[in-house]
Amino acid sequence: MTVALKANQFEYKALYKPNQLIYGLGQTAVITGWTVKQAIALHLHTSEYAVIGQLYSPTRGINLLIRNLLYNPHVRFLVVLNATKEDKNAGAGECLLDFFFHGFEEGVSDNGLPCWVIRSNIPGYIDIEVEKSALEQLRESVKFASAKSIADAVNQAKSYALEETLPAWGKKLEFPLSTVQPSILPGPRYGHRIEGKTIAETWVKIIHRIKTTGTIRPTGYDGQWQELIDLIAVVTDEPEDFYFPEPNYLPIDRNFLQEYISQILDDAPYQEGVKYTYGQRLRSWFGRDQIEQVIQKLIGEIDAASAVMNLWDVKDHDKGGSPCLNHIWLRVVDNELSLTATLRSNDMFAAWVANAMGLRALQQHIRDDIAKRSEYDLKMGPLITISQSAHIYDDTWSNAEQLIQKQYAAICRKIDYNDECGNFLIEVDQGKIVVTHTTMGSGEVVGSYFGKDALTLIREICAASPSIRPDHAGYLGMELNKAAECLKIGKQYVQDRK
Ligand SMILES: O=c1ccn([C@H]2C[C@H](O)[C@@H](COP(=O)(O)O)O2)c(=O)[nH]1
Repeated sequence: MTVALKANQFEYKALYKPNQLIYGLGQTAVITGWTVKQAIALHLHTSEYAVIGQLYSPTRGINLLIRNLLYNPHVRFLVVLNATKEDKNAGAGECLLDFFFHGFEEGVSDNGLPCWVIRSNIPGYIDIEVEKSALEQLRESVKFASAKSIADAVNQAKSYALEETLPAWGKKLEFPLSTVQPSILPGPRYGHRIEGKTIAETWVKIIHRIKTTGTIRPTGYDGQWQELIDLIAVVTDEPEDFYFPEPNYLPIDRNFLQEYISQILDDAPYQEGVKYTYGQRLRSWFGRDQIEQVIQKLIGEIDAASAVMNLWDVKDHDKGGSPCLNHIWLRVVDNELSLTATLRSNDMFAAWVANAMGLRALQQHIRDDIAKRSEYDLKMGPLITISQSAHIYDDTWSNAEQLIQKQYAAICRKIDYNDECGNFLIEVDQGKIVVTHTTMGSGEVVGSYFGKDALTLIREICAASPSIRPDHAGYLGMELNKAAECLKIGKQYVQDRK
């Protein structure tokens, strides 16, 4: 049966994210969540939709979507597609529907700023600058439906298109949007190492480093991000049941984590419109179960440096939406199993914590399986992530600032003074400063330095042990200076004594 198409000629103009949308001429906005928007456009005529776009995050996406809808009052229908595990985990579609079902109230956002909070179990915010009456009017004027599959969404959009053409519900509305330009400290651009005991601690340090020294660049998505290139994060002691601070300042909670771990560990069948899941790439995409392969590889050859899992498919260049996590490598050293993951592109504010915890669960799974199936009872070594583009999107800059203000100083106060580079014992002997370099644990002597000039000595020490911690180098500089002064005036020098 052919259906006569109505000659609707509405033009949708996006104020935000204009290059991320597919435009039509109708009156229905289709929100596809994590399903690729092209998968819907393929089945619709342009007169059957006003716009098709993806919505990933309730806290970041809904605000801009609603602002765009207020600017396009000819949109009278909304179809929200909630088809995938990722949609369920992110909750953006559910939260958007709750805005239309249950409305919103005045409250505060994650970073304590006044805003409209959507009445939903999923946190979702709209800027306070957007007028309440405009939001109420939008809720009253737009008919909405939720869909569970691509076919469902397509049918719903088609059925809305058959309804009578409606006039725009009002005038185009636009409200001011405030943005903060961060000030940036100088620092290296390429290659950064950050270490922490837990994922939470490491995350705060990462956010601080990018936020203070990252370069501001345009993103591929109509906005800006602050970026460092090649950031290595080393997490040494994440506990098996994961550390969640209380109150929890991480962008995920335990419930989300359970669902997310399955995205990494479990296979998933191919679904139209879904780009990939990591579990699928690891378990079946290349016709091999790569997790199983590395377990067997290490059981057979515990010293192997080839326990590699690959997630990048050369065909990924042909279409967009390639996986961010590309390479995973496992290594056993001194009976401990480390996992190193390389991510070509990493949203360090919103995604890294989930990525890191998911990878830690994978590392634990591999350790446990090796223990079950062989005589190797390995310890959990560090989790290492290499984030090639390590970035923070502009729409989370203020959350990042808040996090730094609330957590960074507290984390810095908790540092211990054990520097993996070892200890330096300073004495004055026979008219010279003598520095003895020992290892951290057993105190074995590994080097010594002599001289009279503090600056020359600290430079020598830093040149010989370039990964010495900056606070340690600063401390040694002060002590060496004290020793040099004592030498000059003939006073006894004792390290650490005033
Ligand atoms: O596991 C993931 C999946 C996605 N992203 C982020 C990285 C980018 O900000 C964005 C993906 O954009 P493309 O690089 O694919 O365009 O999502 C992650 O950080 N981790």
